[in-house]
Amino acid sequence: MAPWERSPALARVAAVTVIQTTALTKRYGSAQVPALDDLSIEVVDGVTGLVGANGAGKSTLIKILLGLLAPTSGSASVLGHDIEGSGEQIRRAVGYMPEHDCLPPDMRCIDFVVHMGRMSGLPPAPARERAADVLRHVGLAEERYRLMGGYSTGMKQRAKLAQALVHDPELVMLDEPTNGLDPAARDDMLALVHRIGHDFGIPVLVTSHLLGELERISDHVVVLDGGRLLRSEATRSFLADTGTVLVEVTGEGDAQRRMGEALAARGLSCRPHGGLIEIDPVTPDLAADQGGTPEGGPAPEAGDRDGEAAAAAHDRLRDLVRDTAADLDLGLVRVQARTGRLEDVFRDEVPA
Ligand SMILES: Nc1ncnc2c1ncn2[C@@H]1O[C@H](COP(=O)(O)OP(=O)(O)OP(=O)(O)O)[C@@H](O)[C@H]1O
Repeated sequence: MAPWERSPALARVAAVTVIQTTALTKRYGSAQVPALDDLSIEVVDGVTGLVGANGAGKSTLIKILLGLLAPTSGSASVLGHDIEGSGEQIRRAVGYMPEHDCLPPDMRCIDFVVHMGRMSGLPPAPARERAADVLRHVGLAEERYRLMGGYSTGMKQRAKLAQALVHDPELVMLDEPTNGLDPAARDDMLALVHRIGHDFGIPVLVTSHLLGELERISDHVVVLDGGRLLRSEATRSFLADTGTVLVEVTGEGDAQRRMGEALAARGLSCRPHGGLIEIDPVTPDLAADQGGTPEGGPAPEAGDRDGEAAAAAHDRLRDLVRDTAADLDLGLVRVQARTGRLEDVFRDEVPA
């Protein structure tokens, strides 16, 4: 059984459900490999990152959810509406930012956003008011009267975001909003997405093939691989402290290998991790060598004992690392706790 097949078929979080899919499958034409394969997910309010490599099925999922594409099998609902037969209702309630450039180059941005507001059912005056508001929110107030053909990629992405927000949607779906942006513009866009989900309180489904950027702004993450669900859970559980420690040393010869061998000889379990050494938490035997309650101190409460034991084990590990480096005459560049990252999901779970 492939590792991802052990993942729960349906991830559940106690919150307001905005999207639900059950065994959703999409085959384009007579393709043998489905673009979406038996996908069952639940998306709740807040910011949800939909991540996966190019071709993982992210855009296909969004188009099916918007009723723009029919699934081969399975079902889904968006804001309580079944995708079958409710496409129009869904599109009216959802703001959609497509991945590709869809902006008419010879149109002024303000006119385009007003037009999109009108298309979503807003009367003329409220459409103009809302367009001015959202363009200010996305940082295009100054440039709103310019033709979009002359816009930079960052400005085009903002204009696409503005048209997704103009009709005050109940949910927004943003397909690769950071595509083509330089690091500064990418940070600005991510901050905007975070604001939409948290300050404006609009649930967001945002896709990216860059795993690292979504861990900064998402409350939940759904990871797709080849159209299948790899993981679906709260972002903080991806980022939890792994309990392991990363160490970097410097010195003569093959410093990393010598350090690793010496740590292993002291009973520690460790392995190379890039240019660093990853060390597992110390065993209870090694930690106990450190000693018990400080003299004269009060006996700890039962609840505190676990925390104290963990702190003592951590201190013991750091002491062992420091002593080992000193014995080998190596410089200790860093000793740091290692936290899990979204990248590890792929490294650990997708077979090579
Ligand atoms: N119209 C189509 N006809 C045939 N195959 C398609 C079509 N659209 C997408 N596919 C295929 O379906 C799979 C999923 O594509 P999809 O665009 O949904 O992935 P994605 O995760 O959004 O990737 P990207 O970020 O590159 O757009 C890919 O193998 C793609 O080649």
